[in-house]
Amino acid sequence: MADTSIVTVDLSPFFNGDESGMKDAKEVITHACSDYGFFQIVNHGVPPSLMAQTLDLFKIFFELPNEEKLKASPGEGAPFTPAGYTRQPDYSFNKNEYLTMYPPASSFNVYPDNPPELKEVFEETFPHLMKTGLLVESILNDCLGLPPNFLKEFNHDRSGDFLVAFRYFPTNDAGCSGVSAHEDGNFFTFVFQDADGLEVLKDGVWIPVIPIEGGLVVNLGDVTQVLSNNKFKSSTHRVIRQEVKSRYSFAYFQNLEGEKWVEPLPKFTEEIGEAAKYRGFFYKDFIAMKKRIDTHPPSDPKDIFSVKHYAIPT
Ligand SMILES: O=C(O)CCC(=O)C(=O)O
Ligand SMILES: [Fe+2]
Repeated sequence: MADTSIVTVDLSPFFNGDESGMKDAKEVITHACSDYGFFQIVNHGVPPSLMAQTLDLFKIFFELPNEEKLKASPGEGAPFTPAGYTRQPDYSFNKNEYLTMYPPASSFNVYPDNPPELKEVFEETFPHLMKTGLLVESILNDCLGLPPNFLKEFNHDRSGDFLVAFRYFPTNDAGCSGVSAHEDGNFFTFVFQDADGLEVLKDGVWIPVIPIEGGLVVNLGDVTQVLSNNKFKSSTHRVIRQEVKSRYSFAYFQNLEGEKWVEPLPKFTEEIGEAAKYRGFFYKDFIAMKKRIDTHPPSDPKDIFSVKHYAIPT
């Protein structure tokens, strides 16, 4: 049987200037992005001990009594998604709670008072994730054959990036959803996980994304898929809850500025004689539709808003 597991790529060549190592890594990443839209990275620049410490502090926070967690309820003013602590409403099919934090300087961040080290450790971790995000962005830029720094210039505003810490509640029904099948709407996402549960859909089969020591999962979002006119995939994925114990993870979302217009780039359409597979849209409008799930959850996961809304039938 073909090996369908998600590949792991060592990014150390990008730190030590090993040209042939960089070339090999880009080749593997190009295949992973075309086939799965998912890969894992190690030696990526974010210290593994810091990631583990950050996750441990989120665990401590989520285990606090509800009234304590609710003190970090969202305030006003954040773009895309409110900053602070939110628990999914009981009627949601997604059984999780989460804490959202924008870059450390953001005025609308709402930090829990407990555990007291959480803010400081988050402030140390976030810039590492952002830096590795810029590295992955530049690698994707090269893998797509775009002019140097194209994505960096296109997506120059880092103020809307955020980190979300998740707790998925335990279940006795192994099939129960933590996050139902969805695609991420952003540029790309890093996930730090220390337990099974994340799965990616490939040719109708759910493939587990197994946690690896010190690794980060990279999954491409809809913006990358649309810009590349489907050359790179934004794969459907989900989180299955664990029996008996909670699952914890955190994810860094590299987003796009809301006013940006997103449409397939000429390099993947007119320049190669291919029709655009999507109509263009403003990023903020797309995200607003996707976020309606939080305030107006559809009764059936099949009704979740997706980028297919903008697809041009062939
Ligand atoms: O928690 C995870 O492992 C993934 C979460 C996820 O897919 C998301 O928030 O978009
Ligand atoms: Fe996701």
